[in-house]
Amino acid sequence: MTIRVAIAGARGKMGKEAVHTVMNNPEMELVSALDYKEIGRTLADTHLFPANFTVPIFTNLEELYSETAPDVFVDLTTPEFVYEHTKNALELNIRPVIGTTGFSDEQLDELKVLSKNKKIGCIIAPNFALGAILMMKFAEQAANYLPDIEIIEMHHDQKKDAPSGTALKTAHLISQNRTIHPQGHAGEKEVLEGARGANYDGMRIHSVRLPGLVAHQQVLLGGEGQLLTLRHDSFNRGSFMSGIVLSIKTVMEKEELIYGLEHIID
Ligand SMILES: NC(=O)C1=CN([C@@H]2O[C@H](COP(=O)(O)OP(=O)(O)OC[C@H]3O[C@@H](n4cnc5c(N)ncnc54)[C@H](OP(=O)(O)O)[C@@H]3O)[C@@H](O)[C@H]2O)C=CC1
Ligand SMILES: O=C(O)C1=N[C@H](C(=O)O)C[C@H](O)C1
Repeated sequence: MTIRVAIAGARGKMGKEAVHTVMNNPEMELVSALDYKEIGRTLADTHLFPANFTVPIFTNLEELYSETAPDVFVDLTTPEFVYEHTKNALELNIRPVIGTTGFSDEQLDELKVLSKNKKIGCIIAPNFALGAILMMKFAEQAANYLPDIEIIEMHHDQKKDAPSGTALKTAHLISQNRTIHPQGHAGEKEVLEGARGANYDGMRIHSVRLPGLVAHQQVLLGGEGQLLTLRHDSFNRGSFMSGIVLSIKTVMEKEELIYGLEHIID
């Protein structure tokens, strides 16, 4: 069976790459795109894609659904819109595959309930790159032995959310086994606000934004006289595409929300 896919955010850095990935996959058909601006009737009209990319663009998800009936809705947009998109897709019985970051814990909990009640699969993946998933899993394991941890995430300067979804997910995974405790000197004082980074159960998260970067993260785990550094680099957005393909195929078989690709890779 061919999987019918719709993409939101097709004009963006990730979206453009995902459009080509789905178009080139023989097991999938890109049936529509969702935008919030009137940018043309089809992807070809935007001049960002070849003339034969006659995939229709909609600005309304219900209309997109009634005219193109996608099985899967891929979202690569922005933190402002992604919760609404995911909720609306589930309500229309379209399976969401979400790469957009910036969900609150409350939003994730609500979507988990909705997905379960509707028995509609949903995958929310803060990072689609296999190497990044491994970095997070190794960090979770290493934290059992070295629980003093600082995360440094480094991204391009067009990124809207901080800290990154990957850094938050890493901290969340680690926190499941790490006893909450403050790090650094008990009497430390920030001379410049923010110098010690964000505080997640005592772990510190530092967000670097610079032109030239794509997506990079280091997890530093300190112990007496030693430091373990786990690092992952995405040098281009092709690094995320195999995770998107895996998620589109896997979400077809699920009936609940899965948060993180670590739950679906063997
Ligand atoms: N999970 C993962 O592995 C990865 C996740 N990401 C995440 O994916 C998201 C997109 O990243 P990236 O491609 O770099 O960002 P871009 O800003 O390049 O792309 C986002 C696109 O979405 C469009 N857009 C905004 N709002 C809507 C909407 N309501 N409906 C449809 N389209 C909309 C934007 O249009 P306009 O600019 O005109 O507003 C833009 O073209 C981010 O949240 C990022 O963190 C990124 C890389 C990997
Ligand atoms: O905005 C990005 O670029 C990325 N966002 C995701 C995140 O917030 O972790 C995934 C990856 O790091 C790239």
